[in-house]
Amino acid sequence: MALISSPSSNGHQRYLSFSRREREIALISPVSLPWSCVHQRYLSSSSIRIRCSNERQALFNRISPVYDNLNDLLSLGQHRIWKRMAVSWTEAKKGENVLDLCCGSGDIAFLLSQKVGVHGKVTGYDFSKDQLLVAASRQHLSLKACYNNIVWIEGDALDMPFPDTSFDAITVGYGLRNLVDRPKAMKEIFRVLKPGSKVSILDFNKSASPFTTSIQEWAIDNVVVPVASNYGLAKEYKYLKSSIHEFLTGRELEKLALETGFSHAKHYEIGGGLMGNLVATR
Ligand SMILES: C/C(=C\Cc1cc(O)c2ccccc2c1O)CCC[C@H](C)CCC[C@H](C)CCCC(C)C
Ligand SMILES: C[S@@+](CC[C@H](N)C(=O)[O-])C[C@H]1O[C@@H](n2cnc3c(N)ncnc32)[C@H](O)[C@@H]1O
Repeated sequence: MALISSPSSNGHQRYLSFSRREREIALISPVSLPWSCVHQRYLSSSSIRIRCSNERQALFNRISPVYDNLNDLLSLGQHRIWKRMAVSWTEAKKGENVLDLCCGSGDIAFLLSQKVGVHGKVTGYDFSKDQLLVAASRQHLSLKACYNNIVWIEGDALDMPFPDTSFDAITVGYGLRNLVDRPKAMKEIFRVLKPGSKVSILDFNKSASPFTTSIQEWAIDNVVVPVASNYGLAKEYKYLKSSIHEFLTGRELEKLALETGFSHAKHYEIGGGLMGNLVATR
């Protein structure tokens, strides 16, 4: 198993892929990618909110040591059910070639690995090296033979190093909301997805219900952030609330998918409306 940086320059994208049999963590010397940095600083009542991919990259590097444990604790393990639902909606099959975009520590990539089996291939793709190192070490420590079908590649979701129509299915778990240019991300997803195949995009739900929104915000303010502050990560988890506020509703996500060129798009509210999953077919 290998961790690979994807040097990319416009028009001449290439990436290296190691043999899937390798189990050691191989870190190719990274080429600094030209991260787009949409730098808008503005003061809110409680914090400075910064929208910049470089700073989001740093945020996910910082939280990587505790990310998995806090997800389990703060969702009482429910996030694992939501991720299984997201993978199920891809309709990925044995032997297929699938992408977990914004894979982080690999939760969904590992689920996809079991779905496509030893003859399939899973690409876990993320721009956080520290998240990918957690994913690769989890793979290394696991005894599941199918996990040999996963390769981890470092790169920007807005400029992926994969040829057109590469993948039979794509998952994006809690990634789209964190991307600074969502239309561009959807165009990239459309480009690398095979015709007739599905992308399954799991994230927090920007609910139309004031009641659901108040529950979501209360939980973040009064449980999530205080727990995160014990790890010195209050600012990082405070970002959750503003990012959900600035996200798209289910209807808006369906509209974005159809405008991108997807033939069908449907957003499902799950977790009592706290979470949502968009399923779009190319
Ligand atoms: C897996 C989950 C969130 C992943 C995640 C996504 C982000 O964009 C982040 C940004 C910054 C820091 C952390 C994250 C991040 O962890 C969802 C579950 C974990 C949540 C942290 C907890 C959410 C609590 C719900 C609002 C209420 C749950 C009620 C009930 C226990 C199900
Ligand atoms: C909340 S984590 C989700 C991780 C995993 N999918 C899960 O469900 O737990 C969001 C991930 O998106 C990645 N990410 C954010 N912006 C990105 C970008 N422009 N390109 C690649 N990865 C990005 C972050 O590094 C982080 O690992």
